Amino acid sequence: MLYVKAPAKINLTLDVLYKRPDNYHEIEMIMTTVDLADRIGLKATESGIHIESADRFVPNDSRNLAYQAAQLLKDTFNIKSGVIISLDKQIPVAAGLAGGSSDAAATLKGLNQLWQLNLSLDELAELGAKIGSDVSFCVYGGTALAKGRGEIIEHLPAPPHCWVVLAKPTIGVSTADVYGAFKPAKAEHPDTGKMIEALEQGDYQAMCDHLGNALESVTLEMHPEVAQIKEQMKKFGADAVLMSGSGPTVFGLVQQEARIPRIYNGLRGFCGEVYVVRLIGERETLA
Ligand SMILES: C[C@](O)(CO)[C@H](O)COP(=O)(O)OP(=O)(O)OC[C@H]1O[C@@H](n2ccc(N)nc2=O)[C@H](O)[C@@H]1O
Ligand SMILES: Nc1ncnc2c1ncn2[C@@H]1O[C@H](COP(=O)(O)OP(=O)(O)OP(=O)(O)O)[C@@H](O)[C@H]1O
Repeated sequence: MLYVKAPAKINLTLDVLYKRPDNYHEIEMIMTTVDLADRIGLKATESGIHIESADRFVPNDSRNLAYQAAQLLKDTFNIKSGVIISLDKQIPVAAGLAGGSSDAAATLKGLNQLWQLNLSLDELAELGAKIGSDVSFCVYGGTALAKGRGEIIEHLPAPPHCWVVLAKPTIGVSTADVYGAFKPAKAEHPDTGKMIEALEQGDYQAMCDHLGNALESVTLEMHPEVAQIKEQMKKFGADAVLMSGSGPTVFGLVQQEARIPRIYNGLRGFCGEVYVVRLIGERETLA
């Protein structure tokens, strides 16, 4: 059995520029990986693709993005052998943390090794874009500016070290619904350039000051509990707070470890799933 780690991401920024003729939105966003990860087990078989997962919210058929990753490699490289993919899910599902996309990216990297395809990370990222907009970023991990519909990646320096508190209310959010309800006239645009500067200078305070997500107000309007979690996290002492991706997970950045218990305990009484993790921010190598 070959094991590959599939880390979650958070969005430090997410800007929506306009809707494209192909119905996707042109975006500009800065993502970074955190050390909350699924563990993907890959076992070679004679034929077929089988998904195993104990999580009842995770599809075990071709709707699973890890399944789609294996199918794409089989079709593209005419591979006859099969694979059993075991998904040990630690990343909450439909949370805005790219769980499914990261599983797909880890499957691409793992099968590259298992099936001896010798593809580069760039080639795997290009294939990943066919599965979903976030998969290319997840192939590299680390910290990056993503453009286009999310698949054009420019690497950035890792953010300054800090803790990240993740809080996910017990609702799932559909990314397509959130983009569908996005109103350009109402949008608040983050300053992507200032965030890049903050990362280049390793300036924690500037990173906190320039967090921003143009989809946040859309999800907040659909789910007022997300706004409440944001308020609570600020009140309990996080340095800066933002919704990740299309939500509903809210993350708080915290530099002083001593502040964590108050934030964690305060949110636990209020919100289903709370995690305390670190930013990874450094790029992955091949599996
Ligand atoms: C919200 C984010 O997670 C931020 O990282 C991504 O932008 C979404 O990435 P994803 O889940 O991999 O998205 P996909 O599976 O490619 O697309 C799901 C749906 O979201 C909408 N979508 C997605 C990406 C994009 N740039 N514009 C869009 O309008 C489309 O309706 C699409 O059908
Ligand atoms: N490997 C997978 N893990 C979790 N969900 C998956 C997987 N493959 C497909 N899905 C489906 O995708 C939906 C979205 O789940 P996912 O956890 O990827 O969302 P997300 O974190 O919001 O992703 P993103 O941030 O990329 O939009 C789920 O409701 C589930 O039906």
